[in-house]
Parts: sequence; C-alpha cells; structure tokens
Amino acid sequence: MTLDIKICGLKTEEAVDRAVALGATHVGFIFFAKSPRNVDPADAGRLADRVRGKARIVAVTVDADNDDLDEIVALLSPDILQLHGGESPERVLTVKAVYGLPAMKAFSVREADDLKKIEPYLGIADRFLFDAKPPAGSELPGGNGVAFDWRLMHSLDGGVDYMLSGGLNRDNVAEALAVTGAPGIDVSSGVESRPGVKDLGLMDDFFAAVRTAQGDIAHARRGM
Ligand SMILES: O=C(O)c1ccccc1N[C@@H]1O[C@H](COP(=O)(O)O)[C@@H](O)[C@H]1O
Repeated sequence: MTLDIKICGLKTEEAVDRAVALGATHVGFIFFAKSPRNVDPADAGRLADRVRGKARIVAVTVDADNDDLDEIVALLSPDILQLHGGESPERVLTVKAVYGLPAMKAFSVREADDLKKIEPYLGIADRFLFDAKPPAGSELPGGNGVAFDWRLMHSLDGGVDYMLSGGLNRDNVAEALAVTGAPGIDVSSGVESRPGVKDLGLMDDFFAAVRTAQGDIAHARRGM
C-alpha cells in the first residue's frame, strides 16, 4: 500500500530533515499570519532547499491574494499549492494556470453533506484535503488538532484522490487509516509539543505508528 505522508507547519531545519529522513513524501509550510506555524517565504525557501527532490514541497495558503502568492511561489518554488480557505473553483483554476502548479483544495468536514461540497471542484482541484471544522473561536482554518468522524469518508466516491487531516497523532493514525483507507495523511499539531513547535520524538512515534498500521493492513489483506 503506497501512502503519502505530509508533515505540515515546519519551521526548523531539524524538523524538516527529520520528516524526510522518516519518509515524509510531502513537507508543508504555512503562510497564514495568525498561525503559530507561519513562516516567512524566504525562510521557507531555505528550509525547502534542504529536501527539494526528496519530498514534495507544499505551500499552504488561505485565500491568498496575487501579491502574496507571487512572493511565496518565487521564494519557495513549491511543487503543490494547498488552498485552505474559501477559494472558489474559478480561483483554483486561475491560480493553477498562473503558477503552473497543481492545487490541493482543503475542505472542512463535520457531516456527510460537507463532502458534497467538492463537486464543483472535480476536474479542477488536483487533489482534495479533508480537515475537521475549526472549533468555535479558533482563528485558524486548519492546524487545530481536532479530528472529524472518519466514517464519513465511506460516502466519498472511490476515485477521488485526497489527504486525510485533522487531529491525527501517534495514538489515532492507525485507526484513521483502517477506517478510511486514505491514500494520503497530513499531520501538524499531533507531532508538536506546543502550537508551532515540532517535537522530533513525536514525529518518530507518528511514523512508527504509521508503519505498524501499514503492516497490519497488508497482513489483514493477505489473510482475506
Ligand atoms: O497549521 C496551521 O496553523 C494552518 C493554518 C492555516 C491553514 C491550515 C493550517 N494547517 C493545516 O491544518 C491541517 C491539520 O492540522 P492538524 O494536524 O489538525 O494540526 C493540515 O492540513 C495543515 O496543513
């Protein structure tokens, strides 16, 4: 089973290096001023250069305007744009065309109908990312460390490519994979000691839990 694993909200050389050494397929950098994970585009570019070609570089933006995107793309040279705001299908198309980059469009999920909101984006977004709805009072559209009911993913068409995110951590990622069979997972808060501070030990534990879960799933499939 191939599984994409994205570690998001990276801010230090140590965390970037460890993520890729552990087998992260994607590393994410947050460009959202209110986030404790916000990074300067030039700093993010330097961090990304350490692992370019070994993992896909993801720029996470929230309803970013053209000036901000120009700067982020110029200084980071991302492989993928993660659009984590209320970007319309037209905006996603425009951004893809202007920058020549694939777009992963994020959606927040609390109930089955939330998954239907992807319909206008089918054939436009290259991939989807499903996150939990932010808790009341949160200023962050993502990175809140809360999960949604993963069983809702059973109603998603099997052909839709996505990453599962929201509140994943070393204790629940095996269950998340078993319930959803997600082709990709994305974690931020779950590998932090406090908001914005990645914990290398928690990253180790997270990957160990993922590898064990992958082994368990492969074993179960062989027994079928
Ligand atoms: O992490 C942030 O601060 C953030 C800010 C703005 C948009 C997205 C953000 N993070 C994304 O949130 C999800 C899940 O995070 P968590 O594991 O629940 O903490 C992930 O896709 C991040 O890219």
